[in-house]
Amino acid sequence: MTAQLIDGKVIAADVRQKIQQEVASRSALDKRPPGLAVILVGHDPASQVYVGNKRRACEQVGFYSRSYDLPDDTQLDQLLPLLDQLNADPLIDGILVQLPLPAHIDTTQVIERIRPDKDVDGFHPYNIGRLAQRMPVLRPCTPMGIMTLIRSTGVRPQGLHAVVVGASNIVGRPMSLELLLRGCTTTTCHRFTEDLQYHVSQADLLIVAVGKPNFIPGHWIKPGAIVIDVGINRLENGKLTGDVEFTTAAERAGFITPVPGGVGPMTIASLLENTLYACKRYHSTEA
Ligand SMILES: Nc1nc(=O)c2c([nH]1)NC[C@@H]1CN(c3ccc(C(=O)N[C@@H](CCC(=O)O)C(=O)O)cc3)C=[N+]21
Ligand SMILES: [Mg+2]
Repeated sequence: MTAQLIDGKVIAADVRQKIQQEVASRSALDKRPPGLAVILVGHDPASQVYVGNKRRACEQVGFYSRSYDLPDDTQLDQLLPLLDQLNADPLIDGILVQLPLPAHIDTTQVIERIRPDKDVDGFHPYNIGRLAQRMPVLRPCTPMGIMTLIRSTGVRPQGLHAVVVGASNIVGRPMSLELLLRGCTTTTCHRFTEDLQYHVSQADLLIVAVGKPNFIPGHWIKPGAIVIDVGINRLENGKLTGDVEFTTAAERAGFITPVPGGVGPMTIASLLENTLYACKRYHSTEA
């Protein structure tokens, strides 16, 4: 392996420690802790793991957190009043509804019911629009965490050719907007892209968020590239693997993120950053 490993666990722990200190300083001034409400509908095992990690991270930094575990058959007309109640709750700065929701619930209506200033996932059209217009407020956590990982390499993104594989609302699209904001020449690839190998081989900075194990062969990587693997795929043997063929990619890349221990922990650290930010920005006048 010639690539330098980007250690998301270490960088995320560093972010969490700074947040923990800030919460403690606030507490010394009698300011209440940032508050996060986490809503999980149904019992998808992966979602349960992620939500558990988020709740634990909140506890560790001293946030106030409230958990709602709702049954699979929860209806939209039960979810919306809960959101209204949390929107109005002065102890709650951030509201997170874990995705994906069960198919019978209209995700758009749920996301758009959350007050934009409590939308710590950054999924509300207001927050996406602000990012698209170069005035970010609350930013989607996975792309935001990835920008922190890129900064940790010391490589300046300005002018780099960034290639994002995947165009989802949660990762690919906001990722491309973040990179554009930092001055990358940005290419977004998706299921209709022709000659994916050509585009990938042009990337100084490659972000892959597809959700297919070993989707990108290592020999496609441009020598020296920064490779960010967003995929978290559970194999039959129970192990986790990314979307990039790690061993061969690491022989060519300059920097690469592992799975697990790369983007995942940073996503959670960014959620905490957003919650603290929402607390300071919108609720700074109250005790
Ligand atoms: N409203 C919403 N907001 C999200 O931010 C959101 C979501 N829905 N739905 C699903 C994705 C995925 N996501 C992850 C969070 C933590 C890890 C994480 O902790 N990963 C560990 C391993 C976890 C494991 O063992 O499975 C790691 O990569 O090292 C991964 C993925 C947040 N998401
Ligand atoms: Mg994510």
